[in-house]
Amino acid sequence: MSSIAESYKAIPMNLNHIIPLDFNGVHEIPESHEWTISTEHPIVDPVTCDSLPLIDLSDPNALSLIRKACEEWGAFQVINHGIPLNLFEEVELQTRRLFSLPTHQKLTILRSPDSITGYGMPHIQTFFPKLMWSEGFQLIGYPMEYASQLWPQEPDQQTNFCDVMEKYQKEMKAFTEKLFEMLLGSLGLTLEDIHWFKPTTDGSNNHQNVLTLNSYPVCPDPNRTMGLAPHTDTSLITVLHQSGSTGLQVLKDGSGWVPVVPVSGALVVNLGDLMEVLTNGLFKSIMHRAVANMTNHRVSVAFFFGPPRDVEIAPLVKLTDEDHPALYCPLTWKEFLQTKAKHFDKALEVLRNKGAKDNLD
Ligand SMILES: O=C(O)CCC(=O)C(=O)O
Ligand SMILES: [Fe+2]
Repeated sequence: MSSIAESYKAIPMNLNHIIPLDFNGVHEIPESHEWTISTEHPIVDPVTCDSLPLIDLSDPNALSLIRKACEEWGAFQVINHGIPLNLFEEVELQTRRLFSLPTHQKLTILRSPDSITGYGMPHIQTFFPKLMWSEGFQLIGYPMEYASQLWPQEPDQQTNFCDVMEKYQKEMKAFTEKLFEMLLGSLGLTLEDIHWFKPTTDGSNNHQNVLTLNSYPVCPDPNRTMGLAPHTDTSLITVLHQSGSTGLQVLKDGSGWVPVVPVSGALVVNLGDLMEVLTNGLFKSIMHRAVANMTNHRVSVAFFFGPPRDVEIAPLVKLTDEDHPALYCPLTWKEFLQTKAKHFDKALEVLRNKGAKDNLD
């Protein structure tokens, strides 16, 4: 078992926070799913106000555009990423196939309370009193154990599902490695500065990845529900394919929630907490959320790229000096998940204030 999967053993969830609502034929919002949405930050119009930067990776200025986006937003969209567009169609089709199965079928692959993979509500549900208007499926590697439960009578569908998910993870792995190199390059660094990084040309799996398929069923009143509550990702980098419907919103300092308007074929890149640690706070991990809508069943596919097991992430030496001391103590992804389980959105703050990892409690 990979260490990222093991981490969840230490943080078991309550079943009430795992089993999603049977959304079929729900015409009224149940009280359990009725949110009072905070008005602390307004939703801004991405046409007239700020919109998330869209970066063409073939642009000669790509590196400086990336640096600016990472410092100012902690996220951006990319085009010309080199991933065949038909793969997005395939992964979306397979995602919709999974979520359109009858509820009792999906429940056969329900995530167990101490597991990271399987079907259920988002892991962050445990931090919120009201339930979210979404369901998800997380996987690592070739998901045959799940596919054979979902489509017991359809061996071809089992293989199609697994092959597409495997191919997608492979493409994403190569892409996130390239992106990671570009993010470092934008700071004048190279992969040589990352002692743990080994490219996966030999097929070895030295860094850890998780794939999440998200589903936001059509909602009778999206203004009173929350698809995926505000959070930052714990990863180094998250790459998101969102289907044609809007729903993702990112929080921009001083502005508010900025809807990320889908651009056909573009991928959304958002930086996670460990990237903020690695860059000693130069790059921000971005707060984001997702909302459902009244007409379309929205799906999204998120690939989380993180460090290898047992590797401690610490601010890069070349980014620290007397005037810029290391702000965070070194810790592994697994240790960070435990801190996040205790402190959720204050986890980075706790890391900044404590100095040494022995003091994380
Ligand atoms: O569905 C989306 O747009 C966001 C998904 C997300 O933030 C996540 O899976 O962590
Ligand atoms: Fe996220």
